[in-house]
This record gives sequence, structure tokens and C-alpha cells, in this order.
Amino acid sequence: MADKLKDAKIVFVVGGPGSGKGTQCEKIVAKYGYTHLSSGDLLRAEVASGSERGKQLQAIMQKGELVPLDTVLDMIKEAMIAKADVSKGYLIDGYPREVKQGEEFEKKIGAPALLLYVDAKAETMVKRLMKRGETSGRADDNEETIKKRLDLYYKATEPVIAYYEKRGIVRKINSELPVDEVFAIVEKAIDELK
Ligand SMILES: Nc1ncnc2c1ncn2[C@@H]1O[C@H](COP(=O)(O)OP(=O)(O)O)[C@@H](O)[C@H]1O
Ligand SMILES: Nc1ncnc2c1ncn2[C@H]1C[C@H](O)[C@@H](COP(=O)(O)OP(=O)(O)O)O1
Ligand SMILES: [Mg+2]
Repeated sequence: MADKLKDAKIVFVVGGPGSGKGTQCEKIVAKYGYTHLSSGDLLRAEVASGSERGKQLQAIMQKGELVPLDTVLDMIKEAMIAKADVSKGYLIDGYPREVKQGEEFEKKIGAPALLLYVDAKAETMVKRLMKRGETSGRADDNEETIKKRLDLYYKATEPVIAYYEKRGIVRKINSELPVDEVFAIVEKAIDELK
């Protein structure tokens, strides 16, 4: 375990592609000053750097598949340590995407205090992603890749929610509602933490 992070307040933000994780995390940052680390954003930054590793990552993400666990966990850990002296808490957005990722995170970093389960219907997620795709420039916001990401979400990521439900740290957030109404539910869950 990283010593600098042993008392860190950690919130996992889990939900399907396009469910609204990033949108809610932005609002949490604005109100609570937490550090927002999106695994997808960290990976896209590596791609943008033009490195050899970035090229390999880009190919995986374009197919809607998961990148290797060690790569993403190392990136998150490094980013957490960089903020350890100033962070009030961490929003880990888009991770864990499979149970194994959760287990490894806890071994190498620490345990989450809360899991925000951002829930929306498949139909809603597809609609939002197609719309986001008009402007996002993301290689994975296209119909074919969206379908693969959704399938993988239901297969690999939903079990993560069941895993943490047993520990009583999951708060389900109805993300079908308008953004501010979703955030009202999110606020209650974060306030319970204090
Ligand atoms: N509650 C909501 N109602 C309507 N649209 C939303 C809502 N939450 C997010 N969106 C829109 O859906 C898209 C995906 O949201 P985003 O936060 O990027 O999701 P994720 O990070 O889970 O993939 C964005 O274009 C966002 O503006
Ligand atoms: N924890 C993780 N493990 C493996 N691959 C990940 C990952 N987080 C992100 N990726 C890769 C695969 C995803 O399809 C892609 C985009 O992730 P994302 O930006 O979190 O998507 P979204 O916010 O739409 O859910 O990056
Ligand atoms: Mg996102």
C-alpha cells in the first residue's frame, strides 16, 4: 500500500458508458473540492502524448476493449500520489471495470469508502453517447464501439457493483433524471461520508 495514501478518502464512480459519471464528477469537484481521476481521461492523455504505449492503448480503446489492468492502475496510483498532500478525497471514475481491478486497487492503494453507481438504461446511454460523439472527437463514440462497450459493461463491470454491495458501500444514483436532480442524490451520498 502506498503510505502517502493510507488515510485517503476514496470514492469509486461506476456506471455504463455515457451514464453520466464524468458529468457528476465535475459537479462534485466544484462543490467538495475532491480530486477527479478518470481512468479514460488518463488513458486518452497518454494517447495524446503520441508515445508508443499510447498507440497501443488507442487501438484497444477504439475496439471498446479494456486496456491491461497494470497500465491503468499504475496511472491512477501515480496521479493519486501527485495530489496526496492537497487532496480532500478522490473520485476514481471509470474504475474498477472488473472485480479483479477492484481487488488489485485495494492491495496496492486502499479501500473505497463509497461506490457511486451511476445508473441509466442502455437505450439512454446509447442516445447520449451518439450525441456526445457529434462533438467529442472520441474514437470510441461510434455506434459499433458503443455496442461493444455496453456489452462489456454488463458482462464485466456490473459484477463489480454486486461485489461492493455486500460491503454496504454502494449508493445507486438514478441518472435518468436531469443533471441537477441527479446531483441532488449524489450530494446526499457524499454528505453521508463526513
Ligand atoms: N442526467 C443527464 N441527463 C441528460 N444528459 C446527461 C445526463 N448526464 C450526462 N448527460 C450527457 O450524456 C453524455 C455522457 O455523459 P458523461 O458524463 O460523459 O458520461 P460517462 O463519463 O459516464 O461516459 C454527455 O454528453 C452528457 O452531457
Ligand atoms: N479501468 C479501466 N480498465 C481498462 N480499460 C479502461 C479503464 N478505464 C477506461 N478504459 C479504456 C476502455 C474504455 O472503453 C475507454 C474509455 O473509457 P471512459 O472514458 O471511462 O469511458 P466512459 O466515460 O464513456 O465510460 O478507456
Ligand atoms: Mg467519462
